Amino acid sequence: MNINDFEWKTEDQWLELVLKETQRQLEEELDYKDRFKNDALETQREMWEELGSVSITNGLEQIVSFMGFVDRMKYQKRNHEVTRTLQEKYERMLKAPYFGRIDFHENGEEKAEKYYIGMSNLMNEDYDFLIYDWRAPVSSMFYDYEIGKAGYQCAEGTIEGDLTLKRQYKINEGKMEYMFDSNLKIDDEMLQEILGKGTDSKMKAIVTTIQREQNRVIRNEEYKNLIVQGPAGSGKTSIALHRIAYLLYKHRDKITPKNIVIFSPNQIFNDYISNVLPQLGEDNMLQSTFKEYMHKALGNRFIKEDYYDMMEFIFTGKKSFDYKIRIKNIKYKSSLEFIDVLKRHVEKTEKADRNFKDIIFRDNLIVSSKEIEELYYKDYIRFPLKRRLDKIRERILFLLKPYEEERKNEIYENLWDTGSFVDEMEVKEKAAALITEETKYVYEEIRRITKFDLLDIYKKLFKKLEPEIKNYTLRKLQSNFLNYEDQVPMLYLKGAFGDFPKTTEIKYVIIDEAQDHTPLQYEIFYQLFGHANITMLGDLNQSINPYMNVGNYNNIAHIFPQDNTCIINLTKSYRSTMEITEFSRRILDDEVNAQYVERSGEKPIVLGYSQENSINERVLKDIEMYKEKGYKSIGIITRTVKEADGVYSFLKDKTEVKALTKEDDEYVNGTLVIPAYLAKGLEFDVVVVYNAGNVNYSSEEDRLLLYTACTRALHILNVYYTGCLTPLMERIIQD
Ligand SMILES: Nc1ncnc2c1ncn2[C@@H]1O[C@H](COP(=O)(O)OP(=O)(O)OP(=O)(O)O)[C@@H](O)[C@H]1O
Repeated sequence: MNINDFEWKTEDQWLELVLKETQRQLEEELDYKDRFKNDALETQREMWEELGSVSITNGLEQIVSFMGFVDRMKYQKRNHEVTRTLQEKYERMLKAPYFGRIDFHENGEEKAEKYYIGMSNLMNEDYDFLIYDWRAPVSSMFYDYEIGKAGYQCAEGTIEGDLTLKRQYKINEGKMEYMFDSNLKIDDEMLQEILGKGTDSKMKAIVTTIQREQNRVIRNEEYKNLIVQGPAGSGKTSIALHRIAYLLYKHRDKITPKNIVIFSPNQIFNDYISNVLPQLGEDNMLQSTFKEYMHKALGNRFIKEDYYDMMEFIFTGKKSFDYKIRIKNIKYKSSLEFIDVLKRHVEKTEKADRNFKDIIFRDNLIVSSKEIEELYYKDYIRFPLKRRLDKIRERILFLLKPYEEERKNEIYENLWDTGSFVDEMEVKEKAAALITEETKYVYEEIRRITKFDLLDIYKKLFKKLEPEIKNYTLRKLQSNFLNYEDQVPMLYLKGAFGDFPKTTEIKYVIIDEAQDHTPLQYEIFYQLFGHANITMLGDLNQSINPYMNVGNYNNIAHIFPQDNTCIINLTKSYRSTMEITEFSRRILDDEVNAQYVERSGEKPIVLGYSQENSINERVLKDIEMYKEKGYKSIGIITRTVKEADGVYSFLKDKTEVKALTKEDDEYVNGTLVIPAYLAKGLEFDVVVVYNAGNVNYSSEEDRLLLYTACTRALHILNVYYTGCLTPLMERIIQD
């Protein structure tokens, strides 16, 4: 819809007014900032003056005075931080104070009100809102409605009325570049422009073009737990991060970023997403990976295999002698059947006879076996095993203490009476040594009956399992090396027996790439964070590990209370051009049902070569050509680390390229060689799928990995192979 000159002028005037007000508030903040800085310097000066002459006689007084200075400095530091955050906010706003406007005629009111929507609220001195934060209740209409009937939820209830105008702005460095009225969705022009651009850095905020189905997830607080399924590029990670920003805004007096944790696939990904929240004016939440948490929780007793080493084994270990048996183990230990086995084992272990004995110290009955049984099976029954045993130990030690003290004094007196000592310290030490010796057997007994040995418990589980699983597992466990597939059940047992640290400070948990966690891992998430709100976002078609994945969301439905949990399906993809999306979807066996933004680009290229070296040469040419065309990020996606190392060796002296092959590598921009399973979640302007021959991608199990690799591309997708093309792409070629 055209905007007439009068409207343009009015809008220009509004922008000028907003910028003026922002500038005024910025200057005010800078003033405060200077004042706080000077105050802090003054406090420091005063402190040195006053404490400069420290003397022993007035020591206590000086400590009190010192503490006073420390408190003052802490206060000044806090104020300084607040002003710094506000300064950054105003500086951001001076560049682009708002991006949207809605005119809303509330039922019962005389006329429509204008609402300008931006990254943050801005009020003038009369407390009138000049700009509404995109997370404010009224702003939701910008994302949810077209012109016509509209409404929003707020503290007062549902507000209804008519949306009479919806306008979008592109303001750059404080200048209005363009504006347009959109009667339809926020799709169209602005979205096209944003998606058409190249990507040259980490992930970016999408606040100006959030789509309605995405907004439903971002603001959803109806359910405690959300499971969000969406195709590649549908914005799941973006949604997760905007949801965090929304929650931090909505509950700003109750939660801080420290109350939110996001579990993502690896550190590369954590690094890749780390700019979004700061762009939205918020500090980053806690970031972790399941592996990181698990390795910390299992401690240093074992050598623990990394997730990606297991992946590499799955993809490259076919020739190793124990490949089949290990895969069988991985499958079994990730199965629903094994969860039942584990649960039964927990029950059995808790009920097992622990052979409690009377605790006696020098003929005194400290506590009888009967009493211990009473504690174990009755009084403390509500506690999980480990906590129960800890409580029993505390109780026995408490009862033992007076006897121990009495005996220690007796020994001490006796030693003095011998007359062979002159030094009191010497007697005390000797008495302590004797009492340690005398109580040794009691402590040993206490240790025996309250012993909690996770490895032992885990080993016992296999006693009655089929020989192939049992023998392989026990052999591995003997070497003190934990395969990844054994770490997860051990962690589960640890949790089930109450040996997890408290996590109550975590109020919201986000699990990204949710398809790559097994049902057992979800049991663990629930053990850890059952009290919190959990949002899980994933794409079943991107399960990169053929054996360890969620399989189907029904497999975890029973873990989360049904009336508190909702599954939401996203339907549209945003990342890739139509051609790439169509191409990638055809790799899947499903009926092709692609919804995407209508952005057209080059058709993906599929080319066969006689040998790998020819592919390398071609890749090198591609890199130079696409760089010249202005593409900033190029991903050479291999199947394995081994393959990535090979291509990297070829390229590294010929062009500027980096290899990301370890999960804790730092994300970098530019041209990357990366295995597919590490590239998940990332995106590139240009993707080269390196050697999609029938040797590399041979079986059904590779289908989703190949799909994941192809869907990383925004604009260009080239697939090269040696030998015959993978049968997984045959359908595309035939068509
Ligand atoms: N509403 C939107 N407006 C603009 N860009 C968007 C929007 N939604 C998603 N995108 C862009 O689409 C791309 C994919 O988003 P994102 O990585 O969040 O999707 P995803 O579903 O997590 O992808 P995948 O599962 O394939 O890793 C990103 O470049 C993101 O900025």
